[in-house]
Amino acid sequence: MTASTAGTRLAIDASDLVKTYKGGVQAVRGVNLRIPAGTVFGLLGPNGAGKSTLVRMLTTLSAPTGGSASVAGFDIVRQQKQVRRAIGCVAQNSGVDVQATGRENLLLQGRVYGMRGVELNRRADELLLRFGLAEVGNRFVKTYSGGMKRKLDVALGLMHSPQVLFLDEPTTGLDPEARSEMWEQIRELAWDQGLTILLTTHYLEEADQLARNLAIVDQGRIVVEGTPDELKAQLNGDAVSLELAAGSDADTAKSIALEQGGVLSEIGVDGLTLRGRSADGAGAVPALLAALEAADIHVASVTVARPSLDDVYMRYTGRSFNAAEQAAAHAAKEEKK
Ligand SMILES: Nc1ncnc2c1ncn2[C@@H]1O[C@H](COP(=O)(O)OP(=O)(O)OP(=O)(O)O)[C@@H](O)[C@H]1O
Repeated sequence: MTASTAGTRLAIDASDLVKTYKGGVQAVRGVNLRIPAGTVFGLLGPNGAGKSTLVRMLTTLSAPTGGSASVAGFDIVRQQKQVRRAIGCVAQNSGVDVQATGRENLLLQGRVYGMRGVELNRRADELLLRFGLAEVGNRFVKTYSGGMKRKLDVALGLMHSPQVLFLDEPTTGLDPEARSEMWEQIRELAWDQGLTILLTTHYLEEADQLARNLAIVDQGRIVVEGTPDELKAQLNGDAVSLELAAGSDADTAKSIALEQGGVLSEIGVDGLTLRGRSADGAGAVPALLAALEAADIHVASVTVARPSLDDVYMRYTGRSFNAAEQAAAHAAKEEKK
């Protein structure tokens, strides 16, 4: 049984989780997480933010120094065995044996979890098929492409049919095609199979594409949590930009935009460009275009840019994601000196 709050089954339920390492590093400083079963949850943060430490606690590899959590309804301290049975973990560093075939890797993994006979073979075949590896299942893994190896990694994590899958940076190092294939697989696992996935990533786009909910972690704390759209909507909306046809009167265009009654906010003119923000840029444009056309003002081109998760990150942490990554890389270098 998984825990439940107000009718929602929670696959992960953490309260005030803390980890202070010996030597005093406060890697996780009071994290609360409520992750409904059957959803993909993205944990997003630069290197050193505390994501791995949080995941290590939830997967029973590291004991919390404060707070409590349950995974699939089991307490991560008192019921470690049950938690381990209920979860699958796909680490960044592949655990596959490249000198064995894909199928052999899966069979070995299944045996570790006590699977045998028909059930074991059926599950291995099912996963090879699901991940498009059926044809290469009997080939040595050393002949696989990066994308194929990564799929096998995920299949290994799923062999014993866990309820919750921890996926660490699933597409690092993959080319764009392999990355989008992997995204498709992850979506299907949650939607068709009801699997709960905790995805750790420092790719903003990955979290945006896959996660129903995501939390931005910075310096051991969750600084904001919500759906990607909610988080982006908290900014001032889409950026709308209209390039007026040569000879147009941009100031008149601005007055017309203002008369539209709040469809656009923060309206400004720069040469022949009329700019503004809108909660629903794509919805705002047609009415605005019609009003401009009616006043004989023609528009050469329109762009609507959605706020990105990078904008969200910036708002909540005061620095861009890239700047945070660079700062973390610098700090790690200094530590090594
Ligand atoms: N075993 C340890 N002992 C002491 N400090 C540690 C240990 N493991 C991690 N830390 C520190 O805890 C902080 C959080 O590290 P953590 O690995 O959890 O971050 P992260 O967000 O997962 O980063 P990455 O993406 O690089 O894994 C960092 O300052 C790190 O140096």
